[in-house]
Amino acid sequence: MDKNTKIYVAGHRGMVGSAIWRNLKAKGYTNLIGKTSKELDLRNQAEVELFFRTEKPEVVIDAAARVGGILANNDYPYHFLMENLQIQNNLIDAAHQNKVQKFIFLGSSCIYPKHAPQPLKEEYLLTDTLEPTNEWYAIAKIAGVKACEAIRKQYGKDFVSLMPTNLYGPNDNFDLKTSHVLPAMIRKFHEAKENTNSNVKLWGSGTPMREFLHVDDLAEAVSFALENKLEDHLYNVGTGEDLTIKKLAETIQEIVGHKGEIKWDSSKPDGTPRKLMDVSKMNEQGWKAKIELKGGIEKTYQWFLDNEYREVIVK
Ligand SMILES: NC(=O)c1ccc[n+]([C@@H]2O[C@H](COP(=O)([O-])OP(=O)(O)OC[C@H]3O[C@@H](n4cnc5c(N)ncnc54)[C@H](OP(=O)(O)O)[C@@H]3O)[C@@H](O)[C@H]2O)c1
Ligand SMILES: C[C@@H]1O[C@H](OP(=O)(O)OP(=O)(O)OC[C@H]2O[C@@H](n3cnc4c(=O)[nH]c(N)nc43)[C@H](O)[C@@H]2O)[C@@H](O)[C@H](O)[C@@H]1O
Repeated sequence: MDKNTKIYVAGHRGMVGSAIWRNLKAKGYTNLIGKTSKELDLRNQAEVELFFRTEKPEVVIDAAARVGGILANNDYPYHFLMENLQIQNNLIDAAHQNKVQKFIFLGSSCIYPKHAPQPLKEEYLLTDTLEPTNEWYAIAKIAGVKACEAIRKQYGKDFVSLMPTNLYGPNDNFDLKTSHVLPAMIRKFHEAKENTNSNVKLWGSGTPMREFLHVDDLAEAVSFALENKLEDHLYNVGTGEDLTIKKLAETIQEIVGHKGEIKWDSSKPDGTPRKLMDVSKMNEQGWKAKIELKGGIEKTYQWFLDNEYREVIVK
């Protein structure tokens, strides 16, 4: 792809968007555009349409969304359904109406049925019911996948959907109510260590299993999808390996150096028992995850120690 192609990275300040921005800059792309949510509220269709008519991006990478962990999804169903429908539909339709040549949509592994066979294949989409704690977000994301598939089918445009597994890395959301498990554990173990190794309270039973991909690996997958015409409309993006939440806790506790006890709060939901993705389709295309989990968590903890961390709240 020509390095001065005009690429709009929606959500360029988020954990994923900022990793994509860094990756594209490092690859020599010189014509990137990004807008904060204050500059351009993607829920506002008229504002989005004006932006596309004015800026005329040639490529759109959608890393903008209302995002959060299991509790935020469960507590704010309307925000997670409606805001994500508004954001993605405005972006996808404005891109289509303004002759954008390539659109990369980011969904999530939660679009697959709660009890689908593991590892999850792309073809399992819509074959059974969803996990109740995040079905709202999942339905929005499924609609985005189908919108891109419909544009491919009806107009032959290169609109493609990548389904990342649980992501982590620098610039994540570390708010303890709305964040995902990995950044929450980093902050909880760190603060407890600093507080004479007090006990750490974690959610659920610790028995669910999760797959974790470093956000720089995802950014590489997005660049790969940008520079290659993928033959299908939907690709899982993950490491193909998972671990129990309990094992994750023990790993992070050791990395942080916390010496206290872990208490499990069974009043909090476990969510999907497992959502390991089959990543063979994307691997066959030529992309593979490189960052192994322990090293990735160590780098993320160092980032947490060296930087002001973000807290995303639901307004
Ligand atoms: N984190 C994960 O584990 C994970 C896993 C799978 C898929 N994903 C997907 O990856 C994408 C990004 O996730 P993330 O973890 O990077 O989330 P994040 O850190 O919360 O970033 C979300 C971004 O979206 C922007 N945004 C939200 N609402 C907006 C609005 N109304 N108007 C304009 N911009 C808005 C925010 O902009 P401002 O900063 O300017 O407010 C922010 O930059 C999402 O599509 C998510 O579904 C994430
Ligand atoms: C990728 C994301 O996956 C999300 O599901 P999901 O992995 O369960 O989201 P997480 O919030 O990462 O939770 C993963 C598992 O970690 C447990 N957990 C233990 N302690 C904590 C804690 O302190 N904070 C958090 N957040 N979890 C914790 C949680 O109960 C759950 O079983 C979806 O809700 C999103 O929509 C998105 O798809």
